[in-house]
Amino acid sequence: MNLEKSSNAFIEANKYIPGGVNSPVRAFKAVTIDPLFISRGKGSKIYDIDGNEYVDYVGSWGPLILGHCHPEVVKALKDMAERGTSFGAPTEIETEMAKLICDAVPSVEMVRMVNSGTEATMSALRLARAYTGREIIVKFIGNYHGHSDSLLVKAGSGALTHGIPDSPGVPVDIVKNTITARYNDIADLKNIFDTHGDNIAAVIIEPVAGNMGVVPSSEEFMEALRNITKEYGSLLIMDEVMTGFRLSYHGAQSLYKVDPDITCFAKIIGGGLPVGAYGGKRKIMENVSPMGAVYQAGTLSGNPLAMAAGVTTLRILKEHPEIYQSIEDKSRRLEEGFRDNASKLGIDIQINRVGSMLCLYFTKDKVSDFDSAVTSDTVKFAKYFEAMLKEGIYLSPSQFESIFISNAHTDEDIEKTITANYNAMKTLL
Ligand SMILES: Cc1ncc(COP(=O)(O)O)c(C=O)c1O
Ligand SMILES: NCC(=O)CCC(=O)O
Repeated sequence: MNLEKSSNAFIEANKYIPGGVNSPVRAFKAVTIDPLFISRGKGSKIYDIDGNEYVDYVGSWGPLILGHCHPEVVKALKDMAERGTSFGAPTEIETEMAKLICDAVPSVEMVRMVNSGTEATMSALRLARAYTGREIIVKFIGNYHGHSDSLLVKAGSGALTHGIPDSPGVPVDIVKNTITARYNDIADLKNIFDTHGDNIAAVIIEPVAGNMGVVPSSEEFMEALRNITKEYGSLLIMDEVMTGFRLSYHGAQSLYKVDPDITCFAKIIGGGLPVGAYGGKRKIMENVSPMGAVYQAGTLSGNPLAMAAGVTTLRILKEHPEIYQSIEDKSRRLEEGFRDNASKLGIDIQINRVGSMLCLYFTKDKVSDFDSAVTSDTVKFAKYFEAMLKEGIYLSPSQFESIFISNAHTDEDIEKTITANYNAMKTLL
């Protein structure tokens, strides 16, 4: 595999961009090779600037549930670009987007568009604090909600991969109001509420955590969380940035049958363009400016291009509910194939999978929280990642990320991936 052009491009990028990338996880720091520079994508495939083809399981870290360059998404973007790219004034397509989200997710009665998942969760916290008149936020260890100050505490994703759980530059005065709790641990949650309950504005959770690999919350845990937040008058913020419109058209909250106060979205609702959103109960959302006093704004929020890609993606998902069964089937086939391979080769692995989110850990321990996730052998993962790449399979370049199956993955891609997985795991023996 020739990666010369990518390596040179990385050297050049490093001269002008910190670490050569515009988001740390792209730098491949947890694996042994330089990042690939991508020139284009189509369907389930991406192509690097050296001309190599890969089956892509990153999908831009989740948004591309329909694959790269879906013809209807591309057409919607072209049509909108002809009319203008940004007005800083209301457009009808923003209402269409808001209606699609509110119709799909019953707990969301009003929604505000922003530009990223980070903005969505950051704004949701401000709203929760204003609404309750309280300051403390509870987050779970290993959950990642973007890089805002209050939430960059014991976070997953790149913050975990790069070994920087708490970033310098985050004021102590701000994070003193963030309490971290153990995921899937009801007793820990109860203890925290016993001590701080009356001052807790909100608990924020990834219902299926996708930033320490893939770790679903248990149904009992989710139920306990909803009950205790209600009991103490704290809000429940569901971070569905990754799970929203992926695990179901109605969100992970529909699978858990839980009714959160605020939900955060991003990724899929932007169809591959920069978007985020936060929404929830009308009585809460009415506090957002200019209706209420909680200030939050954005020059490019509700951007027409982003709305065009997002609305088209959501419409396709709504009109074709069979997509969810199809990605579930492909994902299950991958899981079964990987398990068969590991047992044939006698390698200890754990696979956590919910719908089209999947993670293979190199550990014999069941993975149900942060502590068990980090038992995985990351040196093995790095070797596995490189071997898969040589087989033409592009995975998330870290043990602590999900892979994403899209509707563009073909049966042939899945079979190729299972064979590649066998060959790659064999190199670990
Ligand atoms: C669950 C979750 N919340 C929030 C974010 C932050 O979103 P963004 O990267 O768009 O700021 C991410 C991913 O980045 C995420 O996976
Ligand atoms: N799980 C990680 C992400 O979803 C975010 C990607 C990024 O930070 O670039």
